[in-house]
Amino acid sequence: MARIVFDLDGTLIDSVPDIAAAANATLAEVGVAPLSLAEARGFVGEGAGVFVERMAQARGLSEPARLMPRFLHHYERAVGLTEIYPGVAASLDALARAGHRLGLCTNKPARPTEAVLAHLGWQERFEVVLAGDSLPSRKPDPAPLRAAFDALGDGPMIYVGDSEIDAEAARRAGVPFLIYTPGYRSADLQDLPHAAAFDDWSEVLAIVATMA
Ligand SMILES: O=C(O)COP(=O)(O)O
Ligand SMILES: [Mg+2]
Repeated sequence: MARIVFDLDGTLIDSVPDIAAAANATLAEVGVAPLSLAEARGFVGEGAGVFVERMAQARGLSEPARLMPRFLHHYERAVGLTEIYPGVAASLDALARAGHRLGLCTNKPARPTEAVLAHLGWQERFEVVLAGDSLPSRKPDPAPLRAAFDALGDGPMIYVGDSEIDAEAARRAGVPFLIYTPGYRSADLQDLPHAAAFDDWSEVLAIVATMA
């Protein structure tokens, strides 16, 4: 049986509408025009600090750090627009039933991560949850990924993610990478090292069986 660690945003859930709403509530407070969904999507991937820096730069705002507390305030309440990608819930159930051990490693900060997991009823879904601020470093540093796998015991490792950050973290951790292609990637698929790619969650159980 394998140890399978999942990325969150753009892999299991389409959370950009909530992240954009949190960003736009923050921008409204300083009287600045909102982000489009496409802009917000392009800023996700390296955690909340980088998101806010990119947002501030796009709107000509100095001192992005000043915006962080307000962004986090909105972000940890922003769950209502998030949708689980089709087939994810059934796939996670099937993987767990097959005896695989499931973990989560996201660059999303811990409080919004906990909020969205609670909203989705996924508090017990993963044996380990490491968020973007759980450890001193975040993806693409391999440390959080390694820590997530360590918490799952022994067995073959598979990391499932959607972006260049995930591909790089998996490469640096030496873990086979399975990429969900409809996620928030901005690089071309062929430029990202991956063991396998999929666009339909109902395929994952069978792909894992070929890898583990
Ligand atoms: O919140 C982010 O920037 C990215 O989150 P993810 O690592 O779950 O894709
Ligand atoms: Mg992601």
